[in-house]
Amino acid sequence: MSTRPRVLTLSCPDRPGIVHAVTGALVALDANITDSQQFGDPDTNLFSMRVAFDATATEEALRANLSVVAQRFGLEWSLSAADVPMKILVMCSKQAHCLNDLLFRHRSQNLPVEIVGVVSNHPDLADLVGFYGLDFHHVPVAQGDPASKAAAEDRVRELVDATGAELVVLARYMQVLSDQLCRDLSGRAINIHHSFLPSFKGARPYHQAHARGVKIIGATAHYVTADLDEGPIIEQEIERVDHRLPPAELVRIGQDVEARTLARAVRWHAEHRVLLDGNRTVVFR
Ligand SMILES: Nc1nc2c(c(=O)[nH]1)N[C@@H](CN(C=O)c1ccc(C(=O)N[C@@H](CCC(=O)O)C(=O)O)cc1)CN2
Repeated sequence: MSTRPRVLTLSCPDRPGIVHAVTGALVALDANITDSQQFGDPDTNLFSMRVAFDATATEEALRANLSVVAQRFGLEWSLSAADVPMKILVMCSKQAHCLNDLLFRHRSQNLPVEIVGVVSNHPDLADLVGFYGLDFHHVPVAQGDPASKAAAEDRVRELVDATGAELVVLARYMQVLSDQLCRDLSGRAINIHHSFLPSFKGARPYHQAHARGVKIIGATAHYVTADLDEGPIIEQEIERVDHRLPPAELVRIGQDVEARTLARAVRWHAEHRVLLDGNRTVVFR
């Protein structure tokens, strides 16, 4: 029977013996642990762990062993095959830089994902997606029309179900998702905000940054929650700027920062390296 690479992630109230029990359950099935990281949060008393391992044992046998440990320690846990790319649905509006970066990395097999479709509230990026041979779905949202927004979000739910998307990536999608859609996609929707949060939330962050005269700009990838730009942060990146740069130059410099920050966050999520800890994340890089 061939060996398969797998990843186990778990969290539970912290106490002695968790690592011993988890690794024991794996080793009992001759699993070979290739990477193991854990963290006990002293503030929340939440213990988080990620174990990468190779095993010939079946998923069923692994789940049977791990279920015993899960029962004993009250684990929230997830077992994933590490050799299967994660299905992602990308959402965008008119700006192409983050979408194009993901499409190129996907085409180059430089991201452990399968892009199962691209959704946009504008038709502008259809040709770019067509160039990469992927499905483009134009889902317009009429400004100030709640019925149009509700219909658009129902279409997004249909596409998530139809494509089997495991993650939704907001690659400069410029519509605020409803509370219900945020709940439906909780922990599986990542947004790129074009500022170094918590600075400059909301619209036009580069103009806000210019007006404030900052010397550093950045980008933040976070999980999407109903509270705009408040979701758990996965990754952030920065770039130095100075007084000579007008807002348009900050926008240009920021595009590269946004693209690489989002791609890194998507990679870490797809490799099951990001665990939630309240409104924060634990990232096992
Ligand atoms: N529920 C959430 N939805 C979205 C989030 C989020 O954090 N929670 N992030 C945004 C992205 N974003 C900033 O990163 C952002 C996008 C859009 C707006 C906004 O005010 N949009 C206007 C319409 C603008 C337009 O049509 O061009 C609006 O929706 O009325 C603010 C922040 C993605 N969604």
